Amino acid sequence: MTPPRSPDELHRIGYLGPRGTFTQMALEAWEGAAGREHVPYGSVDAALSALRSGDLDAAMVPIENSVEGGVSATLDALATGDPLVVIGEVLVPITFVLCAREGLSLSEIRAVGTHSHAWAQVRGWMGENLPDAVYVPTLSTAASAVALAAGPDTPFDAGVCAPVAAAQEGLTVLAEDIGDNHGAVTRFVLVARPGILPTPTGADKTTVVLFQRTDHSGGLLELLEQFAVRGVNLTRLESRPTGAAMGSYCFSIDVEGHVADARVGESLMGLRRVCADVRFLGSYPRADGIRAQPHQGTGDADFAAARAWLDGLTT
Ligand SMILES: O=C(O)C(=O)C[C@]1(C(=O)O)C=C[C@@H](O)C=C1
Repeated sequence: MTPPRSPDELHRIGYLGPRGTFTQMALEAWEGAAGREHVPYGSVDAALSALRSGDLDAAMVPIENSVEGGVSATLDALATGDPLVVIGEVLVPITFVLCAREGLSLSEIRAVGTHSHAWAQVRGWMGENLPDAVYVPTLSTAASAVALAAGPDTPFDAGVCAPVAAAQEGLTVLAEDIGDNHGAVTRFVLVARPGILPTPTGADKTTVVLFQRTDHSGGLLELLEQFAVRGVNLTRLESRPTGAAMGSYCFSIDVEGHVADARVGESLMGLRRVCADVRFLGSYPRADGIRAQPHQGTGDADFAAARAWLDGLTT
């Protein structure tokens, strides 16, 4: 199976569905969304498995929320299994409503269904307004709205979802804008099989997962200094259990810059020498368009000049 070599060849794109999820909004907001087939999947794992098996050309999945942090299902699925790469990112502002079938009032709500990341973002509101409500996890926010609309046999009588999901399912909105943090944003990534490397724009990010050789004092510092000495700024760092044994962790990291930028490429070479494994998860344009500001001595020209100087010493 030949993987697509350019974004133009991405025909079938999966997303965490059903329709009305924030992930669907992210896919629709992606600049290349038009004219392609958008296919909903019930979970992040299902979408990424379909991508790995060749049923999809790409998948949009959530990776990080400004309130609740990393989306473990995505981080773990990208850190293991057949390699995948991020080829784009999208930021979506998050606004939640509480919705229910017609005829129910707020005081009658006993159980609330939603995605775990959404629950974490409305916990304060729930504590104040529905302190006795039981939380029931669903695979996405929109899944709670779809279930409520499908009939009365749901283990919850209200859902937390995007306003558009409540409207699409014809549900009554009991409360609007219930997020505890009104500036909440979720970051989504468009993932593909290796073969596509977006061209550097000057405002890029690179994602890697680092696996240490041994657990020892200063181990994380050794990894981070590969970036630090070359002037590469980190934008996200998370440790995730590898699952191999208690206390065995890998590090999921985003940095500013593109693998084609000398300071980033040389950092990855340094890490390749000192790590047991470096999983490259792609270089891609950043959604906020913020350009990297390499400080003195860390631009491409500085690395090229240093290389030429070294070559001159040995010829
Ligand atoms: O359930 C959805 O609507 C999703 O797109 C998933 C998700 C997430 O994983 O964080 C996305 C945005 C919100 O922060 C809550 C849930």
